Amino acid sequence: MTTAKGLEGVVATTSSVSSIIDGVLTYRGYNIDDLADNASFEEVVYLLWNDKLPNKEELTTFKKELAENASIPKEIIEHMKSYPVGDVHPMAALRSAVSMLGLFDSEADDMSEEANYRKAIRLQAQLPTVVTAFSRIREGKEPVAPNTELSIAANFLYMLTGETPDEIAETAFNKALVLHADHELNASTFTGRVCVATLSDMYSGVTAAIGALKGPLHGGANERVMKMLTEIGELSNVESYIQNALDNKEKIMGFGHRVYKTGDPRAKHLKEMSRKLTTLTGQDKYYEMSIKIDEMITTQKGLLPNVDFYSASCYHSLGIEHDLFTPIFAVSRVSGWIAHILEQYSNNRLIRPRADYIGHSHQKYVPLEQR
Ligand SMILES: CC(=O)SCCNC(=O)CCNC(=O)[C@H](O)C(C)(C)COP(=O)(O)OP(=O)(O)OC[C@H]1O[C@@H](n2cnc3c(N)ncnc32)[C@H](O)[C@@H]1OP(=O)(O)O
Ligand SMILES: O=C([O-])CC(=O)C(=O)O
Repeated sequence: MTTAKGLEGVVATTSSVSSIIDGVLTYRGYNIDDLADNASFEEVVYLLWNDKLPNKEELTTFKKELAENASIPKEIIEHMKSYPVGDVHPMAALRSAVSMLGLFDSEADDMSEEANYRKAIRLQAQLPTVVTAFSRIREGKEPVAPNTELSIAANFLYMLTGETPDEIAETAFNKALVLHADHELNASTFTGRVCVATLSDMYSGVTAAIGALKGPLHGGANERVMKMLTEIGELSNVESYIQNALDNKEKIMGFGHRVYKTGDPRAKHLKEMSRKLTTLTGQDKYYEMSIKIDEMITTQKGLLPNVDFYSASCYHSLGIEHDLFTPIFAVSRVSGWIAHILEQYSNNRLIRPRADYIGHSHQKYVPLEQR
C-alpha cells in the first residue's frame, strides 16, 4: 500500500463539474474569468447543476424558484434565538440550522432525482436567509424577510442590513459569489461527497461540508486574514508583524494552495475588487497593507495569495462583520457542493479508502484490576 499524506496528488473521482488544469479554473468548461466578468450568480448555479448556461426564459424560471423558496421555518428562527449570546460562531450556527432545515423538509429522505432537485433549490435559496437571520438575531434585531424581487447577491445584503444595496455593492458581491461557487475536489466538497456516497441525504452532505469549510486551513482562512489585518492596524506595522510571524514559522492566512503553485486565478479578481472597494469606502489602508503582505510572502516564501486573501478586505469594505466571511463562502459554495452531490448520486460508489496501520501490535489484554 502507498500512502499520500493529506491525499496529495490522489485522484479520487472523475467529475465534470469544474476543473483546474494548468492553473486555469473552469466551471463546466467555462473559464472563471469570463464568468466572473459577465455572469450572475444565479446563472452560475444553473450552469453547475444543469451542465449548460440557461437561456432567458430558463433563468427567469430558475430565479423565481429560488426566490419563492428563500423563507426558512419560524421554528429555526426561534431556535437561533435560543443560542448562547456572543458564544456561537456563525459557521456553527449555520451548520446546526442546515441540519435542522432537513428536519422540516418532508422530502429530506426522498432520493428521487426530482426531490433532490427541489431540495437543491431550497438549500441554495435558504442558506443566505439563515446566515443573515442569525447575524440580525445576535444583534438583537428581527430577521428581514427575503425580497423576491432581488438577486441572491442583493438579497443577502438587504437581509443583512434591511437596506437595498447600491449597484456597486451588488455587483461586487455577485462577483465574489461567482468566484467562490465551485472548486473541484476541495476539502469541503470531498467531505460532502464522502457523506452522500453512503447514500445519505443531501442535508447530511451539506451539513458535513459546512463543518469542513469552517476550518482555518480552508474557508475559515478569510476571517483570519481580516483578523491579521486588524491586528496589524497600519501599513507601517506590516513589515515587523509579518517578519515576526515568519520567523516564528507561523502560517500566513490567505497564502498557499494545495493545487495552485503558480497562483490562484480567482485572486486577481478579488485583488482588483479590493482596490476599488477600499478606495471607494476610504479603507485604502487595508488594500495597501494587503499589497505589502503579498510582496513579503511572495518574495520570502514563494507563496501566492489564494481566494481567501483579498476577499477579506472586500467584505470588510462592504461593511460585513468579519465572522460572516466564511458563512458567505458557504452561501456561494453550497451551489458547488450540490452539483457534486448530484454527480455522486448519479454514479455512486461508497468512498472507503484504506489506512496504513502504524500502531501497536500483539498487545496482551490485561484485566482492569491489574492495570
Ligand atoms: C478556499 C481555500 O481553502 S484556499 C486555502 C485557505 N487556507 C489558508 O490560506 C491557510 C494558509 N495556507 C495553508 O495552510 C496551506 O498553504 C494550505 C493548507 C492551503 C495548503 O497546504 P499544503 O499543500 O498541505 O501545504 P503545507 O501546509 O504542507 O505546506 C507546505 C510548506 O509550506 C509552508 N506554508 C504553506 N502555506 C503557508 C502559509 N500560508 N504561510 C507560511 N507558510 C506556509 C508550510 O509551513 C510548509 O513548510 P515546511 O515544508 O517548511 O514545513
Ligand atoms: O481547492 C482547495 O483546496 C481550496 C480552495 O481553493 C477552494 O475550495 O476554493
